[in-house]
Amino acid sequence: MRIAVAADNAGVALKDTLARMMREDDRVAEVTDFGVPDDSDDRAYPLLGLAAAQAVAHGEADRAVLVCGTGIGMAISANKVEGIRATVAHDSYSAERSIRSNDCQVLCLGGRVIGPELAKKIVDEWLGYEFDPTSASAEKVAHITAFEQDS
Ligand SMILES: O=C[C@H](O)[C@H](O)COP(=O)(O)O
Repeated sequence: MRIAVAADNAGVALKDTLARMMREDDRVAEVTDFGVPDDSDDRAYPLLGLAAAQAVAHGEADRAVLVCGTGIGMAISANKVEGIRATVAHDSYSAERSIRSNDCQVLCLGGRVIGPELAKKIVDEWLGYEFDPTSASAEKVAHITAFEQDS
């Protein structure tokens, strides 16, 4: 799996922690870091999150992990990219269902909300989930795609 990561300066420490963890994970073939490189870079979260979400939409990455202060701004931004389904999830069950129910490709976390150990556990679990396109959830997600394509 190829993962894009991005963060603003409120999320960079957690982004780097998660990127390090994923680079050591056999399930992850590649981690592409869209920045910011450190907390002296004060670019706004959409500038980083949109680039990472576009990489997923264009097939250059399979999923993305985006971090800002709350995860909310990253999720709003990523969801503006056609074809992207992004969520904030700070608990195990929501992270699981974001894949299994919603086929989300983008997980957003808040560096000011969640501690690194819980975030690592959630991302580790999240990497293990796959969406089943033959499941009953697929036709529900298809309504979102159809709306997007008709709009
Ligand atoms: O959702 C936005 C993020 O939490 C961001 O890191 C902080 O945004 P703010 O500086 O506008 O509060």
